[in-house]
Amino acid sequence: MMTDFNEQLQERMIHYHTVTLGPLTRQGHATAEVTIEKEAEEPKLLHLLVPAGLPGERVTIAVEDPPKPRPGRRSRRWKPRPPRVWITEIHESSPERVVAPCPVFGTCGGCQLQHLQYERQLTWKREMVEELLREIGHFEQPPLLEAVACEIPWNYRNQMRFSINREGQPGLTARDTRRVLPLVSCPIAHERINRALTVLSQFENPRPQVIVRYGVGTGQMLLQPQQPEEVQQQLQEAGLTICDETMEEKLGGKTFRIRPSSFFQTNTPQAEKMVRMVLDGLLAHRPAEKDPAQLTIVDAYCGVGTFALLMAHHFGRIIAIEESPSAIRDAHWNARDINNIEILKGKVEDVLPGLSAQVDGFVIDPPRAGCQPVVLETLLRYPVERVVYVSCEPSTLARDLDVLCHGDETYQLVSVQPLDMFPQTAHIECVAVLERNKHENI
Ligand SMILES: C[S@@+](CC[C@H](N)C(=O)[O-])C[C@H]1O[C@@H](n2cnc3c(N)ncnc32)[C@H](O)[C@@H]1O
Repeated sequence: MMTDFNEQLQERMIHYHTVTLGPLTRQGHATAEVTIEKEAEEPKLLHLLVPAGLPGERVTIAVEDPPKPRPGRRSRRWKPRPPRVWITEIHESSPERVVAPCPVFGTCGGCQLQHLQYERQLTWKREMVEELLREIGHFEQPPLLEAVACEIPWNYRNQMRFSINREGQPGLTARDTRRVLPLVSCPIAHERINRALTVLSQFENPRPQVIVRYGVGTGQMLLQPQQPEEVQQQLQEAGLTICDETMEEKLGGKTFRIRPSSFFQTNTPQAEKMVRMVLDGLLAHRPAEKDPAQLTIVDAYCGVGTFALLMAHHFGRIIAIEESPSAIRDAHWNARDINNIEILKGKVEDVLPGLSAQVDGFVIDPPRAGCQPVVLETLLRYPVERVVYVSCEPSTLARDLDVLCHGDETYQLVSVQPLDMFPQTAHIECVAVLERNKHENI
């Protein structure tokens, strides 16, 4: 049995192929096709994903045989993972290629696009959204705006989750594995977070991870788990202001308290623009006879109350809905001096169908999975003047817009605005504005 297993290990070889790379997938990897020929086996055509490659490039790739299950230990849950692929040589590079500044780019699972000119990252993201709106959303000519750039597309992340390896070193995990790549700096993390990471890397940290958050507008930093005395001291000596259980961040002129497990937008300068877009989306083209101070707006998936707080002085009443207990606690604290925000705890899909208030507009900012069908059904059953849909996953955005705008055509899609919250990565954020179709009466 042992001999068989050793034979299998030896069989897991690396094959080299010289190929011309195809288009980038939605995950930001280039594609390639190769034929694997083995003795006494039919030739096999493999469709591969090639990280850190660009369309049209002529490259040599290494393709590792995927692992096979150990004999006698085949689990029903075992699934072969796609073969690991990496570029070993670039023969003809794309004119859009730039030098990726990060030494672990291509291996690390964090960034996918550091090697692509930033301008091209933006057009690629717009193209992806357009494709998804056409294919999944069934919009023939989606009203898609140009992607809004991040002025400084580096060192923008105000929070990082670092994994800790067996030796206690912090880092990020290698793509498709749990292997930790120890790091003292990451080019998309805020400079203050990198300062903290440099300090942490001098100590043996407890597994499995450490979360570092930084308030760009306040200068406050929060680490979870809380650090021992000697680490805290070094962090302070590095010029960092460390908070205990909560920290604050500023956005749109307001201060938000945030606990470690509450969601908050990760790119503060882009979030400022996003808040403006949400407000404009609700206020623009409003029929003149309606005074915003008379309107009720629902902020669904409200987090710590980000949009709710910033909308509160424009509208008469805000109803905010959120399921996370820690975000709800923060939202209550953040709205403590504002008397026209009502915060409801629960899942949007449970709370919304039973809401008896007369609602005029919606802001929905769900997680990547998008909205549950019952949320969309409720929006169709009780159509409102305007919906602003903030999305961090354009495929689920396209799916949900298809439901809201097609079928009985309750809403019309006014605009979809890609906004680059996550430069150097394949993640795409969009703000979509929907208007109730004129023939729909409440
Ligand atoms: C993308 S975040 C948006 C938060 C907020 N709008 C902001 O900009 O800070 C999504 C939020 O929805 C919450 N959430 C996820 N699923 C939910 C559900 N089914 N019902 C209510 N809230 C949910 C999460 O806890 C998270 O706070």
